[in-house]
Amino acid sequence: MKADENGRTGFFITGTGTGVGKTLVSALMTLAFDGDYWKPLQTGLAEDVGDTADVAALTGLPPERCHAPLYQFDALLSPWSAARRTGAHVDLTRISLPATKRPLVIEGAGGLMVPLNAGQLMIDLIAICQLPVILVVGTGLGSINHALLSLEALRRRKLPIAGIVMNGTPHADDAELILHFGGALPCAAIPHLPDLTEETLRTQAARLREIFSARQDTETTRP
Ligand SMILES: Nc1ncnc2c1ncn2[C@@H]1O[C@H](COP(=O)(O)OP(=O)(O)OP(=O)(O)O)[C@@H](O)[C@H]1O
Ligand SMILES: C[C@H](N)[C@H](N)CCCCCC(=O)O
Ligand SMILES: [Mg+2]
Repeated sequence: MKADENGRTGFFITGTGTGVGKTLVSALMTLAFDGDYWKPLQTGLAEDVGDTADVAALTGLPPERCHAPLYQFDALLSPWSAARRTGAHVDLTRISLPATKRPLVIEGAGGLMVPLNAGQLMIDLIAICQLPVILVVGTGLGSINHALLSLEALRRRKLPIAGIVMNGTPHADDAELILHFGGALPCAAIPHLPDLTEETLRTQAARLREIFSARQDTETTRP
């Protein structure tokens, strides 16, 4: 895996929206690359234990490898909406990636254009983190448009794209069409997994490792 100038490796897991499987894919990528996990911004804790606890449960990793969020909010809303209800401000100058020698798998919240404060979006956090991006595409009618818009936004900012994960029951020839217009990126498909057993997770993690370690250098521009 290619390291940045600080020797850091890993991935930023984003998606075509909320609920598309970023947490599942993050858990699989953490297992695949024997990494650490970090969700810097967590909202919705009034309704749910949060993604860090979910990843810890899915991977069986100890708490020191599932780093605590920098900001956590109860409201099931975008970080900006949730923060301002409590009088808090998400300050991206405070972002410093957890220290680890392992690959770091960072999970966003929602999709790329989710507001974090009055002037910044999730994609600005991705630019700060400087890790290659995996776009999780929730399968189903409508996903082509969301995927292509997301890839265009990443490329416009010259952010490195490691590839795509089509997550869920395949829908028509969507993956082919996304790669046709979105560029020849590494692409994995995770089927709907009715039982998230350890064996199933290990099998899927091994497939992701194969696909996303194949190409070390990621692309930054539209083909
Ligand atoms: N391939 C799959 N097979 C079975 N269940 C899945 C699959 N992918 C996701 N799920 C389930 O769908 C739900 C939403 O997925 P997940 O929490 O990973 O989405 P997310 O993109 O991380 O959402 P958020 O924006 O809240 O972080 C979870 O209950 C998860 O276990
Ligand atoms: C809490 C929730 N599960 C997500 N992490 C936050 C999703 C914010 C989405 C905002 C939007 O795009 O409308
Ligand atoms: Mg999640």
